[in-house]
Amino acid sequence: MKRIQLIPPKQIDVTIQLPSSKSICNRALIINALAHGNTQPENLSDCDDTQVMIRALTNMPPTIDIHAAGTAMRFLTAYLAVTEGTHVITGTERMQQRPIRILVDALRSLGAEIEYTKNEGYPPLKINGRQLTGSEISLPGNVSSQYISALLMIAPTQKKGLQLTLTGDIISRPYIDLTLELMRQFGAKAQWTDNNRLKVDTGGYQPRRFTVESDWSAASYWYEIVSLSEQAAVRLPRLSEHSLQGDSKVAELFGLLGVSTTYLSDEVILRKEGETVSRLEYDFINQPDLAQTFVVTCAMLNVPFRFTGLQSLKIKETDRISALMAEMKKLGYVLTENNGSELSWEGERCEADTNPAIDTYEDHRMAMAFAPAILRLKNLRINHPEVVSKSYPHYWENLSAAGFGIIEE
Ligand SMILES: O=C(O)C1=C[C@@H](OP(=O)(O)O)[C@@H](O)[C@H](O)C1
Ligand SMILES: C=C(OP(=O)(O)O)C(=O)O
Repeated sequence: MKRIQLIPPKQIDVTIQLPSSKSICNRALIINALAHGNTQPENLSDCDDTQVMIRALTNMPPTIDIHAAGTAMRFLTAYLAVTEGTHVITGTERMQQRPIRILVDALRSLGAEIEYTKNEGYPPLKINGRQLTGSEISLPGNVSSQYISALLMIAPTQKKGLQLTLTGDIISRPYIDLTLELMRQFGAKAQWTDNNRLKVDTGGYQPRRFTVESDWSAASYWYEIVSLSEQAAVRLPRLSEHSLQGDSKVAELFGLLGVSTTYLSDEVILRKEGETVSRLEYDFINQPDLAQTFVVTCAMLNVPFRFTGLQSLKIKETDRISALMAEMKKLGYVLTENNGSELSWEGERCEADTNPAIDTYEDHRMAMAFAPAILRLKNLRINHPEVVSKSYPHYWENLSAAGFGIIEE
């Protein structure tokens, strides 16, 4: 089994080129394809999730394998439903366990032709593309915002546009806002008309030049590193304060954990300064991808926490709630789960493994969130470190540039 051992740096003073945001890349690619743009968006990520999207849209093979990319699976399902031709879309074993029924039902009720080729409710799907006939539907907004983004993005190309009503508590709302904003930047008319209603006018997209900004979710691991260091400065180019990404909230949250953020014209500087709160409570409903970063950081800082709004974590790359509980236990921390939507830690400890090896469950964020813990531990190993390629292929090289030792076992 591939595994690495980590050694902490003595001090950190480094500039890191983060990957560009896969959420923005994958939206820009779909919208650009629908706009019949003849140039690609610029600064596309070389991460797996974006590369599968580029390959699918460039080659459009009869069977499209999007590996582990949730956005690619959901966005391409809608795209293929309105694009001429018959395609099968599939992914990894885990992708075949991530639900897609809500999106398929919504597309079918708008007139799309989609069949399940294996298990009802899950990929793979066989899709026969056509113009949609319907334009008004209601669907749950409390399972994955990616279904909603997928529907919104195809809507300007359909004769009647689209009106959506979302039921239940809406999760990951900033990702819906990101979709609407990018659609508007490509000339579409798309907006919220109420707290739970969305409207997109027909009229297509206008192609334009577009450059993707760096990934704020990836920045969270550098915030974690600074927070767990005695002294550190990290410069992150191509990030801005007024980002479209909801995960830019990480800057404010880490302000509570001893990290300051300085915004320059096209980069941010993180420094270790300021106090750490004695307890942290936060609702991650709008930033689910940050949950792992904060669980590991708070435990390592000995800051008890209660994190809510985690209901979507069970259907991500792995069941992140169980994975966090199991791996934190190896480090000697006993977390409590409540309702499948909350994780808390009130200081309860158990005996830690003497030489802990963190399992990563094919989840990039398990590897990236746990690695910085070496700054507070005697030793730490990460199993299957290659999982980071899903969103941040150069993570280990970047850690090494910051002075971390990375020994392959
Ligand atoms: O639209 C997007 O780009 C994403 C939406 C979120 O998923 P959910 O809406 O399923 O929570 C997030 O977790 C994922 O990493 C990216
Ligand atoms: C949940 C994630 O990705 P996706 O759902 O797009 O596979 C993630 O990157 O944390």
